[in-house]
Amino acid sequence: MIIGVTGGIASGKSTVARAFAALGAPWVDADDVAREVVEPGEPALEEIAARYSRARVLNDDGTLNRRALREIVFADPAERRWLEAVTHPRIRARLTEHLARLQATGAPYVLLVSPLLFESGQNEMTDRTLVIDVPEALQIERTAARDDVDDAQARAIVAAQMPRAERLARADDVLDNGGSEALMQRRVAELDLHFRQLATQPAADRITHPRGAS
Ligand SMILES: CC(C)(COP(=O)(O)OP(=O)(O)OC[C@H]1O[C@@H](n2cnc3c(N)ncnc32)[C@H](O)[C@@H]1O)[C@@H](O)C(=O)NCCC(=O)NCCS
Ligand SMILES: Nc1ncnc2c1ncn2[C@@H]1O[C@H](COP(=O)(O)OP(=O)(O)OP(=O)(O)O)[C@@H](O)[C@H]1O
Repeated sequence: MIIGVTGGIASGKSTVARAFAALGAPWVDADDVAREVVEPGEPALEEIAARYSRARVLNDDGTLNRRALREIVFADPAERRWLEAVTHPRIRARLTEHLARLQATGAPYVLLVSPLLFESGQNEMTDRTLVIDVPEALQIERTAARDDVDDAQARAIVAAQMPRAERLARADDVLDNGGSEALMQRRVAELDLHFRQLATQPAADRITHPRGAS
């Protein structure tokens, strides 16, 4: 059983995934895979360098200047869509490979953690979805505290993602991460039992949103 875990920037997906991993659930993070597809030598990096010029978006050692590209794509939705068209098909193909490897471990369920699970259609690869929910103000506060981004850029990133209400409407399960980490861990333990129980049932009974449905 594949559980898609999503939520906006700094909602706590990685923190929640680590809590599931401590209980035995393996996971793959789409943000990590997004980094793999733009490593030096990858065709996506060549396409990015050709569009914006090497001097503008590559570091001296040939790696992607992530900050420069972030500033370009969150200032202009057309550029963001271009970058997504270049990267998302490649991210998806690699996620499929990673998930197959995780499932081969025999774990009762595995996690696909992705900020753009619904936006990019990656939910089609999952059996159920879990949304990590926090108020927008807290997302912006946690983004600014963690990353080297200012308040305006944090807001631009939130605006480029699915609105909170829409994401919640599409969730099979929700984890409210507006409280302490201890509360989050308690909720993860409950969900772990729920997923383990669902994994013992016939596939048709445990899938709320069948693969392929939007
Ligand atoms: C623009 C890039 C270079 C910025 O890199 P940076 O190191 O600053 O951020 P990082 O990759 O760690 O992403 C941080 C967060 O930004 C948000 N984010 C990233 N890409 C997008 C996007 N296309 N749309 C909306 N939000 C996004 C996510 O919440 C993500 O967790 C990078 O995010 C990127 O290559 N994005 C395109 C690929 C993509 O869509 N990745 C998301 C996972 S599928
Ligand atoms: N319940 C919580 N209480 C306090 N801080 C938290 C809680 N959950 C997460 N955080 C903190 O919020 C920040 C964002 O969490 P995390 O990195 O897990 O989010 P994310 O959704 O994976 O982010 P992104 O997708 O943007 O990389 C981190 O600094 C983390 O330590």
